[in-house]
Amino acid sequence: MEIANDKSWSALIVDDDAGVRQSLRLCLEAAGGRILGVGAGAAALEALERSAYDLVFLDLWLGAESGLELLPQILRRQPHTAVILITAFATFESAVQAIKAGAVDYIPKPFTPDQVRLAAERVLQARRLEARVGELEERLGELDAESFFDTENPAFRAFLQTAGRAAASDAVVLLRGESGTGKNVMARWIRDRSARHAGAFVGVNCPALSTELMSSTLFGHRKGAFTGAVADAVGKVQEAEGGTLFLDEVGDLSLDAQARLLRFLNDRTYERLGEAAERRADVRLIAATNRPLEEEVRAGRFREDLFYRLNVLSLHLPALRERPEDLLPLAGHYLRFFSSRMGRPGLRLTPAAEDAIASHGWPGNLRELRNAIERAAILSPSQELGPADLGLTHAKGAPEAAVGSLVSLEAIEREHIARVIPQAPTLEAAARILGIDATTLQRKRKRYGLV
Ligand SMILES: Nc1ncnc2c1ncn2[C@@H]1O[C@H](COP(=O)(O)OP(=O)(O)OP(=O)(O)O)[C@@H](O)[C@H]1O
Repeated sequence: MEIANDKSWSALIVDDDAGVRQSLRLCLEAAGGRILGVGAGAAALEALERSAYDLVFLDLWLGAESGLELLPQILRRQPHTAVILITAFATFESAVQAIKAGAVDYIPKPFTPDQVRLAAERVLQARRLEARVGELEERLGELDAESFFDTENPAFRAFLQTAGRAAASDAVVLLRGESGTGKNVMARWIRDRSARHAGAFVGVNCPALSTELMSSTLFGHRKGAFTGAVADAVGKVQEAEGGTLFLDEVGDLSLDAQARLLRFLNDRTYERLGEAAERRADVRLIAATNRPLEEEVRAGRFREDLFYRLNVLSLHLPALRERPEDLLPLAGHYLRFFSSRMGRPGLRLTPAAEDAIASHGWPGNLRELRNAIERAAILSPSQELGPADLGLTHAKGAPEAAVGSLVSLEAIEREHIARVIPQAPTLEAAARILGIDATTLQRKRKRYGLV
């Protein structure tokens, strides 16, 4: 059992029967807990004053005392402890009363070791999940802390103003802009400023879905709708009910998914694959693309009617090279962010690094700048980050990265990938030549700003 290896939890046993205390202690110690047993209410409260317990096993009848009366006093001292009642008179009423009074569970007397361990494990498992959720929330907060919207650039300022107005409406928004300009970040920004800010935000990365599974991923399916549909499945549209659905790289949707999306945008109805029943969903759509959708329409890969439906509120994120006045403030922001995250206060850019940042073209946009600063903050042994730490020594007019020259392996990899791609007929073929799979190539292209 999992808790058998977890030495980091503790339980207090409150029972007037020494035999019961002993057998509970044996079960719980075998499961890895640190255990204290007491025989009366006063001793229990004293123990709780002294140290914190994850669990309290509390007898419902402690001789003349009532466990139910003791329960609120326990919770007042340690609101986060989980109380499990032990009762010889396990009636439905006493169980209801116990749960109402704040116990999380109860076990009957006589109990088996498994009943005790299972009750403890349930609580500890829930605790671990709570802790994990807390951690994730903290990381989400960090993501917010990473974002930076201060700008001195007129184009980006105008963009933010329009995005703010778009956020307040419930209309479909199409975010356009080169890879790495922040379309994902802006989709959340819009959601956070919309009436749906407390609702779900469901993101779908369209290129990551296989063509066959695209419609079912978005709209769900019934068991047996196709080979491999072994159970009913809810689609992303339903997951986003009451909230926002974000379709990243909407140009990659299959034609079937495009037809279904168009109908959904027109009347908010859809069907799951393999099901006749019409469903309705209350979902706001934000879509993004870094490709010229007009060309996809001309090539017959993207429906014209869907394009017009999506293009009503189309917002174009400027490339980083079009925001020269924001380069150094952004670099400073990332530097502060990563210095604090890595516990390296006082990291600075040298004047040469600032010049290199200002003169580099940043084809990978914010992603490239962010990654350059993160890498430098991790790797530089010095507090002063120079152009080489940022990988910018060979940026402008300098000799290209060549095998054997004094550059990082990454610089060589970037250069190699950049040269192989135009020579291969397709990206898949380029991936084969490079000996990596297509998804890895996609990731590396993004990372190196080669998209
Ligand atoms: N406003 C911002 N402030 C700070 N960092 C940002 C901001 N916007 C984006 N970034 C950073 O830039 C990187 C790319 O952002 P994002 O994924 O939103 O770009 P994108 O345009 O959606 O890219 P792609 O088209 O490749 O999916 C991320 O690491 C993100 O943290």
